[in-house]
Amino acid sequence: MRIRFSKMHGLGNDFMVIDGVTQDITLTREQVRAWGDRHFGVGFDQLLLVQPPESPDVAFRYRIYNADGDEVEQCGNGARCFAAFVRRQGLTANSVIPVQTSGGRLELTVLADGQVRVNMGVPRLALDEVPFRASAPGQAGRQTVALAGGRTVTLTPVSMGNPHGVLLVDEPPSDELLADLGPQLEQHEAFPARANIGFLQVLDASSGRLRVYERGVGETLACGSGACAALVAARLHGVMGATVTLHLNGGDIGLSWAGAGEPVYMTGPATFVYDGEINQEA
Ligand SMILES: N[C@@H](CCC[C@H](N)C(=O)O)C(=O)O
Repeated sequence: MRIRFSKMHGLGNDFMVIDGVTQDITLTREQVRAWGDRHFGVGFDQLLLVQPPESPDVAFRYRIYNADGDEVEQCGNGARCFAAFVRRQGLTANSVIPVQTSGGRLELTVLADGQVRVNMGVPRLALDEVPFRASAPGQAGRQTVALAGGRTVTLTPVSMGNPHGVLLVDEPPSDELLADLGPQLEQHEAFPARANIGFLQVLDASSGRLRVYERGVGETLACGSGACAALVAARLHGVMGATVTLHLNGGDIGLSWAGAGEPVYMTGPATFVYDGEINQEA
């Protein structure tokens, strides 16, 4: 069987997007890994599978798979691409699209300029909701994690539906820093479900530079949920205002968060690259 898909990206975070509304799709972990391979497959950070809704309060369900084949709860850049995809496919003409992910319900608004604004939901900070296992009592938003060789780092655990650990750094996050701390923290026992690890340099109250080492992928050019988690962490530390622009290696993303109990809003582009077809067995 041939499967139709689109290749898309949100600020360089790239996706294989499959219409599972008009096609009958069953995916295996091996299938996702094979298609995700950048040499032998299509190559992507995440695969997005669009499905019919399971409840009447949403228009679609969309599932997210990391390149390592694991299904995950949330993907901010993917949410924007999902919205652009369902409109391009003619699956909806609406510009406000409620959708269910395993991380919760999202609401997406396609703006006049084609950018997509996403209500990413209310961040969860309770450690058991991230989930994060503290080895020592920490202050709100600041947890110490012990690394090999007796080193420690301080980070902020945040759930945006998926788990994040955010480190505030003084210098532009370097390749060496990402290579050293990214893999260690992504797999650290403090994060029993593993985590996406963000490195945020605050430039001023309304801007910062962010790099994210993603769970199940490695560093990506942009991470939407990671950008939301970074704003939440920065605000908990009192170093950023409510509305910010974060500079990612793939481009800039706009974010706002009014504070505890409020949802985070993210605005950015969704870019179509090409349509393709692939054998189910490939
Ligand atoms: N790139 C994404 C996040 C994708 C999922 C993440 N790697 C996880 O495992 O939680 C985004 O834009 O949010």
